[in-house]
Amino acid sequence: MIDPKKISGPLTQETTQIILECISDGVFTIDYNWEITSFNRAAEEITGISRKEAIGRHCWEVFRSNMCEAECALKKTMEEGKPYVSTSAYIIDSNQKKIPISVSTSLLIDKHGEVLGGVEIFRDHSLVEALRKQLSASFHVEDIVSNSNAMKKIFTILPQISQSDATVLIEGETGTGKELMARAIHNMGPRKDKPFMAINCGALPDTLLESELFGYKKGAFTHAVKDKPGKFALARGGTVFLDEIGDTSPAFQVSLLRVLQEHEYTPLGGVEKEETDVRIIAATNRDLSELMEADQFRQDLYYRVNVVKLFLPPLRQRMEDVPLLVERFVSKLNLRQGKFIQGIDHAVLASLMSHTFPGNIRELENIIEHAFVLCQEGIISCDHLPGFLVQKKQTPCQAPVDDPVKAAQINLISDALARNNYNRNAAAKDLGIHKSTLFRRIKKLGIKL
Ligand SMILES: Nc1ncnc2c1ncn2[C@@H]1O[C@H](COP(=O)(O)OP(=O)(O)OP(=O)(O)O)[C@@H](O)[C@H]1O
Repeated sequence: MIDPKKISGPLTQETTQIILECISDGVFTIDYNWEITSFNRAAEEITGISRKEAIGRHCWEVFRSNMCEAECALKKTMEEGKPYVSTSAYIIDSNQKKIPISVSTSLLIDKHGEVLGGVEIFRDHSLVEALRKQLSASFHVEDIVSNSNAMKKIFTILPQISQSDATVLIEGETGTGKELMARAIHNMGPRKDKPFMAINCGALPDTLLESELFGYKKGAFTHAVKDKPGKFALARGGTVFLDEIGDTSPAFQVSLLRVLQEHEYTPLGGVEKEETDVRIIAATNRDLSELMEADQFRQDLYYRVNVVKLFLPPLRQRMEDVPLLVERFVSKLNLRQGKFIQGIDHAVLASLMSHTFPGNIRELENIIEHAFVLCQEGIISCDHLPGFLVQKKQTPCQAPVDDPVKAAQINLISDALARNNYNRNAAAKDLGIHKSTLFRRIKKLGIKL
């Protein structure tokens, strides 16, 4: 019970403490060494980390936010001495769950005007975000936006896939949103409150990959001074996302097959098997069935992994998504950088529409980020685009065009034809359209072969 006398008089340290404990915003303070000096109750609730664990640790070890590396709000405040507000950050809580937050920071100054460190106040936006997504559910699933038919078909079956425990294989070129899709499946299903753990299998040698996934026992190797749980143990009840599964070695494939078949694994240096109940979602940018036929991927593992398969088409096969994605990235960056960029102009859209995006959606996102560096206000124009887009011969940014959409279609088809040695069947396949549609468009647009 709070003594009303304590909060009515002048603010003592004790009353300040009571107020801090009562508010629903997370608040923590740091000293000049970036070590946490106080951590209120709401901060404990939002991050899932207790005050005892937090105090004395570096803020980035506790407050794991997407802003930590590049755009730390506290760092800006400490450097510039100004308060800073960001509305589109997120943190990863102790259950590895992504929590959308808004953040404001300022200097911590004592009554003599001396700077003691910094203070960060953050608000959990999970509910607002969930409501916002519900309202705009038509072409959005979680963070995925799309207008294309192929993606809409996936959106329709996603609720059933999310509710089941079946292993999912997501195929698609690099940057097509495979990890985003895996997160959406996890977040829409009954495991959403449990951890989602991602690992890039192609990037690690076998022993490291196995120790990351299965953990190790004390003494398993020279530096193994104590037991360390792997991702399968940490993700208990949740989902493990195995990216680049097509790049794994035959030896690792055997270990993985055992997990999928028997739901158990042995940590490195251990003798006893451990059970696992995680759901597995795998992804690859290669064609797994081709790898299997070439004896580079085990057949038995292929059938275990390929229970439900989703194919994410490359961006060049869903160019209708470009304007929607641009809009999405512009508003995301506006929020993150506190800018008010209104969008892109006609010539930029035409230029983007005539590009083939080998890096897919990630490449488009990078192009918009690049433009944001150069464009301070107003509308993004060709001057703000990266050189490789502007220097392309006959891009709509260089040649004046009457109808930018028509010019973009001509460019897209001409590029696909050139890429495929003017083989129209191959170009149609590349563009993801039927060959008769391609023939019709070539005629209609007057493209010379
Ligand atoms: N449909 C989409 N809507 C909005 N953003 C998207 C969409 N698809 C992908 N992105 C964004 O594009 C970037 C790349 O996505 P992601 O990492 O999921 O691709 P990936 O296929 O897993 O890539 P890789 O094969 O290289 O691992 C991310 O920043 C993601 O947020």
